[in-house]
Amino acid sequence: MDPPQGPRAPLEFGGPMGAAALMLLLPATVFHLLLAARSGPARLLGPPASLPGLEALWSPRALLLWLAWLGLQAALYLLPARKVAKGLELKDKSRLRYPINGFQALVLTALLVGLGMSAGLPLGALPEMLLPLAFVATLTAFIFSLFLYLKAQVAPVSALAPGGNSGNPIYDFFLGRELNPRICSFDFKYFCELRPGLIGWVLINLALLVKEAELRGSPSLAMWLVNGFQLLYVGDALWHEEAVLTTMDITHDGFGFMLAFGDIAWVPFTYSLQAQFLLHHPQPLGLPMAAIICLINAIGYYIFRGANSQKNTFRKNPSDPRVAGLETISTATGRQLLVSGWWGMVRHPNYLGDLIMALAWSLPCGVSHLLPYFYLLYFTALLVHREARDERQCLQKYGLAWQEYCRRVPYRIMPYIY
Ligand SMILES: NC(=O)C1=CN([C@@H]2O[C@H](COP(=O)(O)OP(=O)(O)OC[C@H]3O[C@@H](n4cnc5c(N)ncnc54)[C@H](OP(=O)(O)O)[C@@H]3O)[C@@H](O)[C@H]2O)C=CC1
Ligand SMILES: CC(C)=CCC[C@@H](C)[C@H]1CC=C2C3=C(CC[C@@]21C)[C@@]1(C)CC[C@H](O)C(C)(C)[C@@H]1CC3
Repeated sequence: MDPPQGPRAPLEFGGPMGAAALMLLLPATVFHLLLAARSGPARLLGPPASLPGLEALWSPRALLLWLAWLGLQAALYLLPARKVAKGLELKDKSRLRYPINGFQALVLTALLVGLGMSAGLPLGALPEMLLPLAFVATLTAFIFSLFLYLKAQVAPVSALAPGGNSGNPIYDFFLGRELNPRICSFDFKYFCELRPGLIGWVLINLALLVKEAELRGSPSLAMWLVNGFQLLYVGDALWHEEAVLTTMDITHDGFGFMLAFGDIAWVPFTYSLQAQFLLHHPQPLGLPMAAIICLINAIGYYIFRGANSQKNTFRKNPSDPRVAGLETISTATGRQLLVSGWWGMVRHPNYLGDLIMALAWSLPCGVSHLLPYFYLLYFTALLVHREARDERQCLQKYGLAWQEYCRRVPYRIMPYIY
């Protein structure tokens, strides 16, 4: 049985009131974190030392820089791709085509930045512009979401997402009405999910590293680790770009404020929090501790990549020799569920690996402050909520087979704990 859709779909995130609250709370959190990271006490909880005036938020230079960044990433997206992948089948039985050139965009961006720096581009000045840049990114997210909302008014019903079409404008604006909004072959959601925000995140990290070198002679070991770990994560996402086509965001969620703001403002400005913190609050880190942190990151990455690759390989071709020997449960849809390997350990092994990496990203910042652990706390909440959403959808999709899977693999994310 198909789950209820459109106005009958159950409301998520606390309905319109929850959506309205989140649209205020999420941008406020970005600014709070940016201010807290540069303040002396660096408190996660409690008011910031001082509130910035409009002159600290609004800068035409930041606007120009931001638009140039979006333009550059859009141009790189449009370059010829080594491969064009097909997405999952849509309601109208069609399959959209997506360019696989995200890693190429990362490398070309790195080359351009490297060239720019050797020609005198002051990358170390970027950290000073984070506040106005976050402000224009937030404004862009609101304006862009309005455009997406209006665009959905003229989209065919088959192009709408299962949620996000409740009829309540605030809720629908937040969740997103259209599943895959496009102009010609330019797919806005796919572009935003992996390019300006994710690549922007590692560029901000690099700028913080450069600034630290300018201030203190050389970057600290802690700053190197945070930059290295997060570059690995972003590089991995772009290298395995095709895998994003089967995530919930692409296949299920509409494109509205939540994802637009998340992709272009939340990710670059809050995911770089550890590096921001380290610039203003240098932390000593010895080699033995650094080695232990590297090991934790490596374990997390091994689980994250192993689990995601195993599922992607299996979904693409269940008879692939790498997954053909795994135990499965058959479902009424004709699809199978893995019940051994990574997916026999817990029901979301990829989340477990991601959370272990999140811990490794905060540890270089020491244990004197809670602020650099914000990502770990937020991410735990996000994944627990996401896991519950996914379980609901899987129960609707697979019914008894899903219940059997839950019986055989009782833990959700953490073996013997959760
Ligand atoms: N850094 C960040 O901010 C974020 C990172 N992530 C990461 O993104 C990645 C993707 O996450 P997400 O899209 O949430 O979910 P998953 O990649 O875990 O996909 C869930 C889907 O996998 C399929 N599935 C579930 N169990 C099985 C099984 N036993 N065998 C085969 N297929 C199964 C089901 O879809 P179907 O059966 O239809 O194939 C289910 O809907 C994760 O690694 C996550 O950690 C996610 C959110 C934010
Ligand atoms: C609080 C808030 C604004 C929520 C929006 C959530 C988004 C920030 C995240 C939803 C799913 C995401 C994914 C990634 C980044 C964060 C968002 C956009 C991701 C691109 C990170 C890199 C991974 O390897 C990934 C490709 C698997 C991942 C996909 C999901």
